[in-house]
Amino acid sequence: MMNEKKRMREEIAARLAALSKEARDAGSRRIAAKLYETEAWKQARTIGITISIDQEVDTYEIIRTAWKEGKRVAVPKCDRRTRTMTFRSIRDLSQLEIVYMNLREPIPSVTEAVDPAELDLLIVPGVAFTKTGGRLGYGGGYYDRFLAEYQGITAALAFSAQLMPAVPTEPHDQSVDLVLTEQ
Ligand SMILES: Nc1nc2c(c(=O)[nH]1)N(C=O)[C@@H](CNc1ccc(C(=O)N[C@@H](CCC(=O)O)C(=O)O)cc1)CN2
Ligand SMILES: Nc1ncnc2c1ncn2[C@@H]1O[C@H](COP(=O)(O)OP(=O)(O)OP(=O)(O)O)[C@@H](O)[C@H]1O
Repeated sequence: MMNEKKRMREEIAARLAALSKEARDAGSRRIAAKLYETEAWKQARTIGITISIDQEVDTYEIIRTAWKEGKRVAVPKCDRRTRTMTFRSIRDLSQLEIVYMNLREPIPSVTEAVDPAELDLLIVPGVAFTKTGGRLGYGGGYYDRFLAEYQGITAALAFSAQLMPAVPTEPHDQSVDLVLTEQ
């Protein structure tokens, strides 16, 4: 199972590496536009979202749009010891710091924790997805743990290159409600 997951992560990484910066930027814009049309986005007062890196769908523009629309934006802070996450609200990007692996996280001393129950919409990152919400993550288990308790709406933003007919799943794997792609 771990090898199956590893192989799929490598395959998707290669597919994403083959996309041009232009294709990624255009794809990200279309995905964001689709997100804004969802009822979940329109209704959400507080959203949980990651700070995108590398080959991920861009979330910076989505975060700026959320702020413009008066939404509260909460981003994850990981605890590597317990492999759990806490969401903390940010008002601007200066409240972020790079902690490890190029990942930006909220600076605890200048941000406040947000109760998971207050997240109306959670944007979930991942490597591969199925159209119906099956999800393969990066292997940290952070979102599988978080989603096991989380009750709100979840959506994933993915390039169509990240869609697979099926993803390897174990009992702890959590799916998402909605997968939005550029297509
Ligand atoms: N942009 C973005 N932010 C995100 C995520 C994401 O997928 N994308 N995450 C999605 O979950 C969380 C961070 N995920 C992480 C996953 C693994 C490790 C990690 O430390 N893994 C190994 C080393 C990695 C390796 O095997 O090479 C370790 O524990 O040392 C850390 C964070 C929260 N923030
Ligand atoms: N709810 C949970 N409770 C305890 N351990 C868990 C839970 N969810 C996942 N794990 C553990 O986390 C590790 C990573 O799981 P997996 O490879 O499925 O992560 P992933 O779905 O790729 O990661 P993520 O959810 O962070 O994106 C595994 O060792 C798994 O057993």
